Amino acid sequence: MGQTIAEKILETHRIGGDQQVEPGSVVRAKVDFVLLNDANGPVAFRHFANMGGGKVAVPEKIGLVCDHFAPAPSAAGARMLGDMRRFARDKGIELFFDVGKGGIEHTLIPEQGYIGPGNLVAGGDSHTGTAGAFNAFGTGMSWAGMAAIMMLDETWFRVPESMRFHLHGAKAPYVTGKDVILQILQDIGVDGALYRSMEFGGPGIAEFNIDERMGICNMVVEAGAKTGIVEADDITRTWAEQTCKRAWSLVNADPDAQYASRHELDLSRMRPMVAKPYSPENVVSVDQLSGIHVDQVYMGNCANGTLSDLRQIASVLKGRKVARGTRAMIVPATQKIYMQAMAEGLIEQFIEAGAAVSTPTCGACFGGHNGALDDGEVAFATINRNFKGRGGHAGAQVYLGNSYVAAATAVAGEIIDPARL
Ligand SMILES: CC(C)[C@H](C(=O)O)[C@@H](O)C(=O)O
Ligand code: SF4
Repeated sequence: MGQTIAEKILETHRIGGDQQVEPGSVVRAKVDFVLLNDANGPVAFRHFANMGGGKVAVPEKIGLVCDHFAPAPSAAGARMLGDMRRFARDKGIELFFDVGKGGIEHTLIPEQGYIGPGNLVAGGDSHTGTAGAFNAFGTGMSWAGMAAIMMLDETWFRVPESMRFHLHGAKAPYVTGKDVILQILQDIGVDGALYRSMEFGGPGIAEFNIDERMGICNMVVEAGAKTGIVEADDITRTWAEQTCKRAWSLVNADPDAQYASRHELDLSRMRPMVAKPYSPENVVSVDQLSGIHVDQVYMGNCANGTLSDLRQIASVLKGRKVARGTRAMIVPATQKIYMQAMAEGLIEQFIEAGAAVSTPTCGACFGGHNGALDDGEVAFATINRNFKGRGGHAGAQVYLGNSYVAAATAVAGEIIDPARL
């Protein structure tokens, strides 16, 4: 019987067994990459010690990224970064990215060539599914589970059912990958893909570059998905040939693969979408919002701090100013992207427009630092969650949307369709 992308990737990584991998079966597997950050790493390290400690099985597979409390916003945050440094040093982990030496993990690790098509990636972070943009199976796991992988160099998966999202049509102006996943969240809700693999394919995929595919896969977990994977095409192949430092192989579903459900998205009929407080499923078209003053616009996170996002922001901000009464934060996802943006004159343009440009960090995305919100404030952000309290004070509200709408909102001081600026 035909297999989906997720089934194929789990089968190629399975340990033992000779039956074809099917949804619902449990397989032992070796992963290609183990990803931890300074929020989940310190807890995973304690689990590792409680399991007996000692050497990690395969140091080369482990990536440790300082991105949540980086740069350290407090003594407590400094301790977590210190835990990362000590574990990297003690266990001989070379792929350790400290403050100023990397960026946000889900953009950084693929950018550095350590995640590629056909890979199986386990991360302590819930947004590890972003790896699906690169035709990889990435998933967030428990932090004890991460410790066990570091100890044993294996883990287990219950093979998820797959859902197929067929994209077609030419994308309308100001529509991005973010709008695809927000449209799907409006359609299926935050529990619409529980423990499933969301597989994205069809001719419409070619409308999105690798950066924008990250925006799609970054939020599959907001629908409850185990993972999300974009089918491989020439864009995937070119990216992998130019970027990957480790083994990769393009993986696509069989024509007779079985899906729990199939969904169609006509990109030509789509509009920029916005998730209203307090849920990523509370989605409307940007046209349905007017007169909502915004105190802070936050542009950047692990999937929307890419060079494509910064160019989208610049295309709207060019020659304009951030509105009085509104603040704008722009956070390139990695140092490499920051440098590229500088070379293109985008950073200077952002500062001239009145935006604060930050060193790469998770920062205010999880309400930690670098732009947390006060009681009663309203924010528009290109992040992925807007639960109560997400951005800082529990009395603040966060709207989610794409980089074009964010930049237009910064200029207008209220949520607005970029076409109406
Ligand atoms: C802090 C961390 C546990 C969390 C996650 O894993 O999702 C964070 O990255 C987030 O985006 O909320
Ligand atoms: S940028 Fe935001 S969503 Fe991404 S890993 Fe950091 S806190 Fe989580």
